[in-house]
Amino acid sequence: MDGYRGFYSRNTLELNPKVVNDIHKRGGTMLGTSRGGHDTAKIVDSIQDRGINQVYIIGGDGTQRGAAAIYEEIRKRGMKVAVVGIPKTIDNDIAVIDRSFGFTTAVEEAQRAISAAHTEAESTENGIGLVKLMGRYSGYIAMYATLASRDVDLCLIPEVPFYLEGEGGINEFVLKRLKENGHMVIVVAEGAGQELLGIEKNTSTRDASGNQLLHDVGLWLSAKLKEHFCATKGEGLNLKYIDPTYMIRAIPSNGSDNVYCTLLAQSGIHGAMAGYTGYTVGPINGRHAYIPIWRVTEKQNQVNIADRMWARLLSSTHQPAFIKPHKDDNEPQQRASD
Ligand SMILES: Nc1ncnc2c1ncn2[C@@H]1O[C@H](COP(=O)(O)OP(=O)(O)O)[C@@H](O)[C@H]1O
Ligand SMILES: O=P(O)(O)OC[C@H]1O[C@](O)(COP(=O)(O)O)[C@@H](O)[C@@H]1O
Repeated sequence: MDGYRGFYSRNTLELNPKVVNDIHKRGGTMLGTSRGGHDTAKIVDSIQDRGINQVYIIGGDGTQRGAAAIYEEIRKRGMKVAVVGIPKTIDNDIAVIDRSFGFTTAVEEAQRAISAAHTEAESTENGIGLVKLMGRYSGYIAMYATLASRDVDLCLIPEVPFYLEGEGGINEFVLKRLKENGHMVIVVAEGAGQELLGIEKNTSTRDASGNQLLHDVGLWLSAKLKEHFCATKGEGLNLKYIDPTYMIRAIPSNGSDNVYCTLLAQSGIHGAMAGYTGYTVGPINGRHAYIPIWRVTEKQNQVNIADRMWARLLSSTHQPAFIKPHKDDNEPQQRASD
């Protein structure tokens, strides 16, 4: 129970069909969760002491890295224990697999927040609905929720650096969109633009798992837009900021994720019973596969902005690409012979 520290604090819960009968109808986790607390030696000691021979580890990319460390230690000690990773995170940032469990549920629920933002925005003059969605390093939820809703005018994700001022910046775009439509909807992933908020990679404070602690980009952006609008137009913006992040993560999974979860569970167990170990289960191009854990931890899944999905998003929102014009772009090109 309660993540990795549960192994050695011996916080256990017996699971049987009666106990798990309707857990798919509940949000959150009946097993509890925690950040940090990974002590490989203590975890493997506990597995050894208790004679456990199959370990199923459920979580995101950090959890999978922890599973890889446990697998290595078990291998070193020559123990006959199967270690299996189950990919669960709403962020969809686990590499190699098609998607992680929880992602489609999050995208679906995010629609409700975006719809609310749209309703609020179109009800007032110069109305902006700003929605923050989860995604520390990956903007998948923001990108898919934007594409699904089609109410969004601007989507900001960690993979795309952006800027506020000047040609092609956010301020210019917002003023233009408000002039054209009278209202707009902005979606921002929590990890977007952190460098503008003073978060420096590798120097900022971290949580117990080693993840960077982020500043609230939604609050920051709200303040910046209001400031700019007031300075330029001399009037206020009707900006409504919605932060549904924990409400989205806490809801029960949708039907598609429920079926997916069953497949992950069955596939995970079949592999262990067949004698495999050190793998994460998940679909690759629709086929359920056993993937060496190290393959899913060697990099993180991020939105590829050269891919067609991001191009689709740009054509749906018409937002700027945030490519700053070069200072000397207007100067005549020097000829090769000069
Ligand atoms: N490189 C690593 N080695 C061992 N354990 C790790 C590693 N990275 C993360 N963990 C552990 O995995 C757990 C979950 O990681 P975290 O980043 O909080 O969440 P997520 O699994 O959603 O990415 C934490 O207990 C953390 O200490
Ligand atoms: O505030 P907490 O509990 O640390 O969670 C916030 C983090 O959870 C995440 O959504 C990841 O959650 P999951 O991996 O559980 O889906 C990150 O995007 C976000 O930064």
